[in-house]
Amino acid sequence: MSNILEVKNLIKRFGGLKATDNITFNVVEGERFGILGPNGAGKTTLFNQISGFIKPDEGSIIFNGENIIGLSPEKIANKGLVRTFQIVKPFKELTVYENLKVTTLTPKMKEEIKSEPERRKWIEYIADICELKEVLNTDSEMLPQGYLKKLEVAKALSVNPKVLLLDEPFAGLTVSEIDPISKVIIKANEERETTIVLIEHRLKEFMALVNRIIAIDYGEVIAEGTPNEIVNNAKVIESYLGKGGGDIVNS
Ligand SMILES: Nc1ncnc2c1ncn2[C@@H]1O[C@H](COP(=O)(O)OP(=O)(O)OP(=O)(O)O)[C@@H](O)[C@H]1O
Repeated sequence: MSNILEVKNLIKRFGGLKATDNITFNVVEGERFGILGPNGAGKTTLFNQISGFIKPDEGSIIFNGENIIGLSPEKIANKGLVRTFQIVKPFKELTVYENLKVTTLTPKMKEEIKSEPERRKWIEYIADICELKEVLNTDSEMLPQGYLKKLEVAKALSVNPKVLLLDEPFAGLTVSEIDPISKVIIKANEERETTIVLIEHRLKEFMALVNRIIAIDYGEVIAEGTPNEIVNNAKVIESYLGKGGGDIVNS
């Protein structure tokens, strides 16, 4: 499998602070890749650069063989690299179906979906993957948080991305709500072959979900490896314990 995303020497400065400091990593097509780090490590700043919301000061980001630095978030999404946000933002007054319809009206999906019956079939298929079929006609403002998170993933998946950047999909969820969203992410990865890049603070669930991880601290990559290698890495343990993050293995 080839690299679908190549991030090289990425630097973003805020005044005197380097929020990302020479970050380099590759994501292989089809994997579930995790980005780990304590609060303020630079994870969101990294996502914001990859998805085009902020421009790096230095470095390169190659997506699917093309340098995407300087492109708008919309252009990047239309190329197949889509992100979700920690705070979910559905169109509250619209049903789940209508929310998914809105996202399928982007230029990319206008090319991929040629008719209304095709659109309905596609939305129902995405709702099926995301376990939202029984609430397709429910107003999204009526949905509990766990369903809203699934809707956020469904909206992103409905534009048929190659890579999905998920920013803390478990944030604000109870333990019983995490398992269903985890399953949806695995299904999206396995059934749609969508490459997943995930930031998450709920470590136990995060470790179970991803195949490979980079750990960052103070904007720098401090370790790279499998979940097992990462939880046993001295630098990672120190970065968590040093910030009162507690036991990385059991948290
Ligand atoms: N727009 C900004 N202006 C100035 N400083 C910023 C800005 N955005 C982020 N920072 C700083 O950059 C550093 C990295 O922040 P970032 O939000 O990327 O960390 P994070 O790892 O996502 O943290 P968290 O896990 O708490 O979301 C922090 O010190 C933060 O205060």
